[in-house]
Amino acid sequence: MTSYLRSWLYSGTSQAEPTQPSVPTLQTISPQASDDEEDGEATETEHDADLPPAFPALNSAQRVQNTQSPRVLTDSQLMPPPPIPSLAVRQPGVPDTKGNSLAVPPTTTKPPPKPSKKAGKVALAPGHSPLDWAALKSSGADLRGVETLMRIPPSVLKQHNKRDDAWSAFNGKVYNMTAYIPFHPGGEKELMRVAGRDGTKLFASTHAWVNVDFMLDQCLVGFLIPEPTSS
Ligand code: HEM
Repeated sequence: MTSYLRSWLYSGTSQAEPTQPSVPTLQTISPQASDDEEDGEATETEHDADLPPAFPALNSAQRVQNTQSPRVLTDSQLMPPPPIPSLAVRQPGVPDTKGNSLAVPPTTTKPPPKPSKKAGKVALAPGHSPLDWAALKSSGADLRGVETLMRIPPSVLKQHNKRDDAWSAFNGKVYNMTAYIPFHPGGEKELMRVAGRDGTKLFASTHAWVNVDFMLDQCLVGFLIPEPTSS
């Protein structure tokens, strides 16, 4: 048995190319006990009987691969290290190349803007919120103060310029604003600026987004017409 293996092993290595080891094919070798006895090598067989088989097998692919030395990468072939994150190198108060710094934002160091003298929203009295106005509108209360819609010339409109009788025209429609005055978010004073006259321009320059036709629909009293000529 041993002589058989030895002859097989040596004949295999002598034929193989040392620089290009070919992957050997695996073979199944069945023991032939009767052959050993016939060759007269009984003592040698008894001596090798306790030897474990070679592992990996002598003709295994692992043994062929291990003959090659591992490939070592050069410095230029290695993966470059990641760049240092910019946040880590930033100093408080010192701007980086992009002008970013950890300084306190300039907006917090500026004094707050002075309150504008322009008219703004006013505090409405309790019970005069936009929702309260909506409730009053839909309550069925008479907010017009007139029996029918009328054609209203500027001279007639002019007569309704008091706090308790305030009419104004917006986009050709005349509204009785009296009931709305305490509900106006911009205050009574601002609203009274257009009492008794056409307020279209001032209204549009103040808050063009407000839908006056919806807000005062229950206050409509008529339509603005040109002053009739006396002839
Ligand atoms: C009868 C017609 C008018 C109605 C229905 C009306 C309605 C409103 C509404 C709903 C707001 C709140 C707007 C918002 O929160 O964005 C407002 C604000 C205001 N309104 Fe009028 N308005 C009328 C006429 C006028 C007029 C003629 C003036 C005169 C300048 C005026 C001056 C203002 C001002 C100054 C504010 C506050 C703006 C602000 O700071 O937000 N409004 N009005």
